[in-house]
Amino acid sequence: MPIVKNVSRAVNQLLQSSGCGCGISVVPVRRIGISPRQVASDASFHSVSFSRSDHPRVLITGGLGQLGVGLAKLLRKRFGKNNVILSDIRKPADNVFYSGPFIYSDILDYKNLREIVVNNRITWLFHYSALLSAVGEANVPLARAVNITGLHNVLDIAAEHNLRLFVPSTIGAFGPTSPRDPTPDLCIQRPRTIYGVSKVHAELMGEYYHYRYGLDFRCLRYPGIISADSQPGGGTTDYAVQIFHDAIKTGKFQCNLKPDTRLPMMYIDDCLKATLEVMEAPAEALSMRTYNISAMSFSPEELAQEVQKHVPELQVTYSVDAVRQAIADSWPMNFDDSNARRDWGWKHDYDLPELVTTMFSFLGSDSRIAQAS
Ligand SMILES: NC(=O)C1=CN([C@@H]2O[C@H](COP(=O)(O)OP(=O)(O)OC[C@H]3O[C@@H](n4cnc5c(N)ncnc54)[C@H](O)[C@@H]3O)[C@@H](O)[C@H]2O)C=CC1
Ligand SMILES: CC(=O)[C@H](N)C(=O)O
Repeated sequence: MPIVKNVSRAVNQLLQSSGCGCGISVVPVRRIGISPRQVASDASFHSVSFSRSDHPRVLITGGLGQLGVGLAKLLRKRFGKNNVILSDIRKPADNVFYSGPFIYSDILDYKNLREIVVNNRITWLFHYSALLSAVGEANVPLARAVNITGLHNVLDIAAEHNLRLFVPSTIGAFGPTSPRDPTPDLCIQRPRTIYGVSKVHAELMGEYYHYRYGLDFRCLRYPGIISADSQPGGGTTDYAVQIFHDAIKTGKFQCNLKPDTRLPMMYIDDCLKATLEVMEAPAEALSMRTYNISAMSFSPEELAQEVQKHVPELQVTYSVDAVRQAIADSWPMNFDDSNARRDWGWKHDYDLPELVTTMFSFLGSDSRIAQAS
């Protein structure tokens, strides 16, 4: 737990950072010098050698999921292959292992994570490890551990080592009492999943560490992300990826959400572009530390219609999964991302037709389309 050495100074800083205008003198938060946690390091670790440059040295946790490999690819192009380390508790596929540095890291192992950060002189951390909404409901204790305890480890290490920290949040951080169409950045957040609760916790803890310890915390609330070359990890929006695979493989798709369930969605390239942009944005441009980002919003029937333009014989049936449907019914239908657009120039590239065309060109649907015509 953080050790507060000087309570009155801390209170002054908090009051000042909340803009109370009380006329209290300010001590720069970054100079407090409080380490949120102190743990002696005793394990040996062979560090990955980095090229010497001004580039950030990056660690991605949970990097073998749907988003991490693509993020590593983008960051390696920008900062150099050896400046970006992917980590996870899973075994990487050959192509991932040989594409750049990979390290085993369980975010629940605080000392190991800290050693990786220290030995590799990490300066930016992208914290992707998580259990998503549907798998989280199926294993609440594990979701609580990974999404909340793991986040605490990451926050403390990031604050202690002065890292720039990116933690993704989600449309799932809102709940049935939030305005759903559209959902603004700042509104009531009472999610009803452990995933959502843990993400609201992450947003609040990250912002608290920012104001209290000067942690350079940056957070985007992602919509459901759609990708061709990586599989989703057990979320409510997974249907919007599966439909493409099933359309090509079998020409039949059984959707686990009702046809009119509208949710915000985004193509992975837009998601990763936004992530890099917000990390590179000058701190002065950020009027907030947690932003909604948005690209499109559609329902299963609207997606199916667009997919059928490419695979006309696709048959879609509906077999509703009660857990996923209840989750989706509590989430935003449209996301208001005007603050991201104003503050750091966020702009998406992919709407629904471009998304569908791009997915099929990646997945090589030509044979199916040819068969159909
Ligand atoms: N994919 C999506 O549609 C969205 C994703 N996000 C967020 O983006 C981040 C990345 O998402 P995805 O790649 O889709 O997730 P994913 O579920 O595909 O991957 C998560 C990764 O975390 C790893 N992991 C689990 N326990 C771990 C532990 N103890 N230590 C280290 N790693 C562990 C898993 O092995 C997995 O590779 C997550 O934080 C997620 O909440 C937010 C909104 C939408
Ligand atoms: C929107 C998300 O956070 C994720 N894809 C999920 O459905 O759980």
